[in-house]
Amino acid sequence: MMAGLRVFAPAKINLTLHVTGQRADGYHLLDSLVVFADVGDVVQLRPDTAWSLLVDGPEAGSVPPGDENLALRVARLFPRIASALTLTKELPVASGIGGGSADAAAVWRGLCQMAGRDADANALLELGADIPVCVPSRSARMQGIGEMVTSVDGLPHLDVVLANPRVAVSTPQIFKALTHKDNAPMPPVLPEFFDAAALCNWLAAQRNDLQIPAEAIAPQIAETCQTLAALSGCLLARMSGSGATCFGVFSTAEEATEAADRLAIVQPNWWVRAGRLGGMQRVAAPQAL
Ligand SMILES: C[C@@](CO)(OP(=O)(O)O)[C@H](O)COP(=O)(O)OP(=O)(O)OC[C@H]1O[C@@H](n2ccc(N)nc2=O)[C@H](O)[C@@H]1O
Ligand SMILES: Nc1ncnc2c1ncn2[C@@H]1O[C@H](COP(=O)(O)OP(=O)(O)O)[C@@H](O)[C@H]1O
Repeated sequence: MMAGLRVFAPAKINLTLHVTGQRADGYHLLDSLVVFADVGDVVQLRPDTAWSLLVDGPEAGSVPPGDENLALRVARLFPRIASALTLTKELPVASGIGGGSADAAAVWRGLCQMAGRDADANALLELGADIPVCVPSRSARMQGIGEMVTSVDGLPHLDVVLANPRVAVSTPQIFKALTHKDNAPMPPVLPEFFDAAALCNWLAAQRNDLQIPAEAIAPQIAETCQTLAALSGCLLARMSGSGATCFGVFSTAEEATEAADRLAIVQPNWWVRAGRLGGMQRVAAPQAL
């Protein structure tokens, strides 16, 4: 019998998040350039006679431990493969970087591998609009309410600092606070980018439409972005998803690491990580335990 699988659940970062409309059911139409980080949670699945979930790691305290946990909800879609799940939580909860969706997608990748089937994400949209893009965990353009996922190849990787001022933000509350729902999408065809600086130049003319409403509800977000932008070498700072996590892009991994170290000293209560966005395809694949 196999010992089980270890699956990395990378943080999801919305480099752009254009809200282009609203459906009759209230869900918003999005046009978002999404990338994945080498920072994330880890899920371990071990075959067992019944489903169970143990949560550990530095961010375990705020994670729902029972059936409302997205990892367990996805696991229950496979009634014939019971597993003991261990979720090592590194990502702050309710922070705009898809923690719950990333965990759910990681469990799905693992169980699909155990069952010998393709990790097709269509069944998961109703559990979370962000889950389909997290299943492949590859750079993608996400449209519709999250169900249209188109791979984006050839993006330069980005060395970043991720910073969360430790304010949990409610996604529905931020969408509700957005006053203009019909904002412009990204261009139909995305340009090609020679390097990180070229990508940042282009990103600077794009938007996260949820950032202004999120900053009105949680002013710490504006402070976080301003603090990142003021760090030496920062090319661009923006909020991810519905917040409150923000990312700052740097030219090199060394600059990002130095900036993260400086930020962690001046803001010891913030969650701060240096990392790399893009190029996560192999890391997100399940590994045998
Ligand atoms: C905003 C985004 C951008 O990637 O990221 P996060 O901030 O959650 O990381 C996502 O669209 C969030 O996806 P997810 O967190 O899975 O959302 P869901 O659980 O499906 O929906 C939570 C609530 O958000 C609102 N919602 C979500 C997605 C969407 N396209 N339109 C919406 O209006 C709805 O009010 C919904 O009831
Ligand atoms: N595995 C999980 N990890 C984190 N949050 C989860 C998980 N499962 C369910 N949740 C719930 O999902 C909500 C949104 O959390 P999360 O997915 O981290 O944020 P976001 O949607 O902002 O990226 C939380 O308030 C939490 O109650």
